Amino acid sequence: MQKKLAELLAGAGLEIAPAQQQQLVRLVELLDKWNKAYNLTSVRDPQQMLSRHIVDSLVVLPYLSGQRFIDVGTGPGLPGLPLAIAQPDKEFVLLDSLGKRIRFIRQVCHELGVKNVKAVQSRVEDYDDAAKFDGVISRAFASLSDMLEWCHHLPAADGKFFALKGVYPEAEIAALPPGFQVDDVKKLHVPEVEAERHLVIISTRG
Ligand SMILES: C[S@@+](CC[C@H](N)C(=O)[O-])C[C@H]1O[C@@H](n2cnc3c(N)ncnc32)[C@H](O)[C@@H]1O
Repeated sequence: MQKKLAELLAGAGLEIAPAQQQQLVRLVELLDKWNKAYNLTSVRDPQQMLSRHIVDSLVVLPYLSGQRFIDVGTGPGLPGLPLAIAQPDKEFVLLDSLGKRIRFIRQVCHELGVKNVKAVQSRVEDYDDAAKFDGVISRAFASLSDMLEWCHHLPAADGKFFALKGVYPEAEIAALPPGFQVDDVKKLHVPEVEAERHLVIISTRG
């Protein structure tokens, strides 16, 4: 599987150290192992998990800035776990309301020796942290307006929201609540994934 991952990463223009690639493969093996018991993902084929979960999470790397991130509605740690594994010097909070998904993330961090992740079981509306975040990240979580309503208290003053979306979310962008602006929309390329992928980057209006 590591050879396949290396090919996909090269196709996406991403450079990830061999030690981190090994951890990412191990993550896929654990997703596969626990998927039936924990119902973690509808993707059943580990080879497809490499493109649709691992590389799909990592293609946002060139656009993230800052040191401290929160992945809201992370499910089994997507995109937060691949991002944390690829950037061991940055801090990640991975948050989901479902306990079994958070238990899975804690188990993965224990088995893989991932030290820069804190897994939190909470509804995001009920969660706060004294230390604010440089980036609030989500994939397949909520509409942009719901994400901003539920997470507006989490970023630092110059922090940003990074929402991973499918087709260009024109209607969601048009319905953005007041006080927020779209800084950029990046079209993403994920090798072996046909579906359109976009990253919407949002900040608070000055
Ligand atoms: C469709 S899944 C996406 C999971 C993951 N981000 C991915 O891309 O595979 C949405 C996740 O958001 C979580 N979720 C939904 N509403 C939430 C809320 N208000 N607070 C925290 N988590 C929430 C659900 O439990 C679920 O795991």
